[in-house]
Amino acid sequence: MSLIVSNLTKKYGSKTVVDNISFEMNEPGVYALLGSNGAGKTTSIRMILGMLEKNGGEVTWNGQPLNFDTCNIGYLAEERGLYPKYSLLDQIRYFGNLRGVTGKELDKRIKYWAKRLKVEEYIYPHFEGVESGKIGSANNVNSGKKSLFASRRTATIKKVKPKTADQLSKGNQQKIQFLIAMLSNPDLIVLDEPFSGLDPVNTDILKDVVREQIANGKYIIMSSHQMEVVEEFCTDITILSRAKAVVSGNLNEIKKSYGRVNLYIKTEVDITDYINKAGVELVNEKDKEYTCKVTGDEQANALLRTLIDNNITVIRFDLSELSLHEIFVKEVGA
Ligand SMILES: Nc1ncnc2c1ncn2[C@@H]1O[C@H](COP(=O)(O)OP(=O)(O)OP(=O)(O)O)[C@@H](O)[C@H]1O
Repeated sequence: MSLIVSNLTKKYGSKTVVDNISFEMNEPGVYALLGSNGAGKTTSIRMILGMLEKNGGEVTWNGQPLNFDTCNIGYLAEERGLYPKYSLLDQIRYFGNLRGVTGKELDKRIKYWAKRLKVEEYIYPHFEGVESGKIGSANNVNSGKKSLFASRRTATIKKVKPKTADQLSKGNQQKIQFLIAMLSNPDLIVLDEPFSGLDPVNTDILKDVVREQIANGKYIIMSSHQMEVVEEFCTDITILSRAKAVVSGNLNEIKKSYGRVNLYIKTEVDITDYINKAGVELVNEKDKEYTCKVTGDEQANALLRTLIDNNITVIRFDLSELSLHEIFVKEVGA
């Protein structure tokens, strides 16, 4: 399977909001669309899915124009799109039907995803134990003695109705919309800001699902502002800045192109003088933990050699590439 996006362009009046964006995916994985607010991510996604008219460019899936007929797509929109006052289960079923999943199979998939995403309690009626007050000094009717269990609390079982969308938090609405996106078992999963508004526990749940979908051979396009999260599983990226792609390609290759310039050193003695003499930029020092910027491998190796020659025990010496966050700030900030 392959997805090819070529020369995607969108204008509103005289303003170009997406300017000639191209990328392709030839194997399963995550393609990340990154960029500052208003850079053009959502507009690009909508054009890719054929939901918004383009001013130029084309998008193909296995050589065919990409749309909901030519590809089994799961789409999580950035904005909330549930009907606020309707039963969640009814609308989940409705959206499932629209994607061609019906009957028992649909109910089975809803159950599976509700459990996986931990949203069962909002979708299905269920029973909850409600603790009530003390039994107090109730007498044991048969013996006339006070109950041995007089100090125990009682639990009443209460039936809880499922929720409507407007009774859910933003994060839980997001999870319901994600559930809907997954009902058709899509080949191409498009997630616009999937992690925004999710707490760390739910972020981990979603991350697990994304990893599993990659392992299942799915193609995922994802926009996000959370660089650390995206970095964990994306293979390729495009960074948009003011409608244009400022960085595009394989993340590892991109990182390599910036060189290994982040150096972290941990020692037992003060090595500030050695760092300064080596011409290395000291960014931060805390309890003999040094965060530095080097020009590359050579400068880092020279510093390490000097430390060893001077019998300094180096507990940690970690030379690494720029993080995605740093690349983003460097390119978009500029
Ligand atoms: N219907 C519209 N009419 C005019 N301009 C629009 C319209 N929709 C979007 N834009 C403009 O297009 C640009 C790109 O918007 P878009 O929503 O794609 O950005 P984004 O990268 O997704 O931003 P964010 O990260 O804030 O969600 C913005 O300048 C926005 O104001």
